[in-house]
Amino acid sequence: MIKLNDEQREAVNAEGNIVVTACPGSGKTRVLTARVLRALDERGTRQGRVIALTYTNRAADEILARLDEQNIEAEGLWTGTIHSFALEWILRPYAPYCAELRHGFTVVNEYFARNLLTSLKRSAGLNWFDAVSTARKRDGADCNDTTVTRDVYQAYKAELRRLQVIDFDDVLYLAFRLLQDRPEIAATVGAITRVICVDEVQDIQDLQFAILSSIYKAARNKPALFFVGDEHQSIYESLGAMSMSPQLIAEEFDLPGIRHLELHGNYRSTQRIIDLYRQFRPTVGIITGLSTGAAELGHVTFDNLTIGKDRLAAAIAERISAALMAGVAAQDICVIAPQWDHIKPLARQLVGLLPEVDFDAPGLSPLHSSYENFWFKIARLVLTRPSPKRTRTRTQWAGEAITELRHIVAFEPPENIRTPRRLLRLLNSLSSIETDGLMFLSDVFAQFLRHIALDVETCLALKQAYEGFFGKAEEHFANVEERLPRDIGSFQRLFNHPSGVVINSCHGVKGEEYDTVIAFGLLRGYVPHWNVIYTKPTEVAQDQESKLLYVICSRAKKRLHLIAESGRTTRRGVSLDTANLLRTLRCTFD
Ligand SMILES: Nc1ncnc2c1ncn2[C@@H]1O[C@H](COP(=O)(O)OP(=O)(O)OP(=O)(O)O)[C@@H](O)[C@H]1O
Repeated sequence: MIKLNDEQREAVNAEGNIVVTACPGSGKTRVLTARVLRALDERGTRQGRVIALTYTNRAADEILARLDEQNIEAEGLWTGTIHSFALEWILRPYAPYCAELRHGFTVVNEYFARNLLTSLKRSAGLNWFDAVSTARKRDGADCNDTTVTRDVYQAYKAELRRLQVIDFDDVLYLAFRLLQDRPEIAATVGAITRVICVDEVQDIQDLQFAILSSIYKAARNKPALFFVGDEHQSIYESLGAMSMSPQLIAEEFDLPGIRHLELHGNYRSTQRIIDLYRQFRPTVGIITGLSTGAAELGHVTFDNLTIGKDRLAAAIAERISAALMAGVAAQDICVIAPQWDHIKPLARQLVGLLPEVDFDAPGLSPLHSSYENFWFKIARLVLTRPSPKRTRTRTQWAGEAITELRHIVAFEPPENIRTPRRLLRLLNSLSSIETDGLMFLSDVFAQFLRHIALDVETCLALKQAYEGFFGKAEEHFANVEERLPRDIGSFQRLFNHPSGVVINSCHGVKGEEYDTVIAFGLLRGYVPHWNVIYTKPTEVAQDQESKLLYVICSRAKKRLHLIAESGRTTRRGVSLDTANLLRTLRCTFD
């Protein structure tokens, strides 16, 4: 059983369509997980799947882990990001109805797409901070408002078409179009859906809402809607998120209204940290710390232009070491970068400075950039050991791999892997004496193919995925200046949840919590990004800044280290200054 307070219990037990809004750490994700459990408990009374949509794959894994902890059978639950949902429930099964997908398709990985866009921007004479949106509107039009950004967008899409790949924005648009063009698809998906839960609803983009509402409207037996979110944490607005009020959500789903409930208090942070971040969003009002450690002082520091950018990694390493010395577990420490581009360089430096510490950063894993690749799905099953705690997670992963085989590769799984349980049994039995991680995987994949009597040479989609998987991993090792371990033990650690000190962007750790948070790059131009400062009205830029700082600081339970390093400059050599709101922050720092 998940422990709930009265407000939380009311939200979980409420009937009908519900929107729950509340401040950080008030238990929104806990309530969503409990609502999923309730729906799974009620599965006898109504057929259909429970869908729990999260913003990141990490958050989806977290829900599965929480169910594993509770020893709850996740049969009947599907959880993942809305992109994975659109892929798995709409694009893969119904690709033959879509001209762009009919002949097979591959989803491009995020790194490749970002790099491609950056190089096209450069060729068009744009700065790295100029925003080019790759998103599409409901009618298929792009979201750029100048000729030059639109040209870059078109060149980017043309290159994707040439490579016969689609990006995540195409995934949403094509899924939405399929639902529009073929209402029977929306009705079929709606008919097998019993409850739709959405975490972080404030960051849902317009097309994502459109997909969900199309399914809802087409369903004869309406699924129950359960949304949780916090408008003060809507940090994706500049990327197209809607931050919809309950009223607007009701309109989108054609409902006369939707019941709105609120939660109060914070179970995560010390009162000292809460009082610090509340200053960024004064309209939030008082937030009372409810955790047992709320009265502790913890540790709160702010290095305002006192650390030079060249000493930044060393200073962060010192703070990580201090937290580890104080007994904090590595996975309970998080370094937050202001933007995605800052993660990789810092992660590499930290790996060099603290060789005995494990790190968990997007750019560090040689495998994670292939998240949607079939072989990634097999690799994570091979690299995680069967244990009762992970059964549900691994069963869902196995199900995804089978779906992928069936729909993308158009290969009907043979008897020995027809169900997730059988696939797991087969993969659990495979091993290799290879000690190099990639050689190990290649050996195990070969055994797997033999067991299912499939020749990869005869199946183009599978072959491309295979080459992409190993090609990207090798490329990753070749690009990294510091030597990253490639032994099989290090590969296995990548999938052991939780593993090491997390390094990610503010967007990547949304919804998460850590004992210790070390946030750097808190400078005007990074928080918010230059493109917001230059292209949006001042009040919008200020609002973005306050939300980013609010989200960053509210991840911390006890220790919060804020760093505005000196020595960062614009391309023209102008020094970056501390983010505006940090300059007026009232707090006694250690
Ligand atoms: N009733 C409760 N009793 C004890 N702990 C709780 C309770 N409710 C929530 N918590 C704990 O408080 C922490 C924050 O909860 P949760 O992550 O669900 O908050 P949230 O509202 O989703 O936060 P955010 O908006 O930052 O994503 C978690 O560690 C959770 O387990």
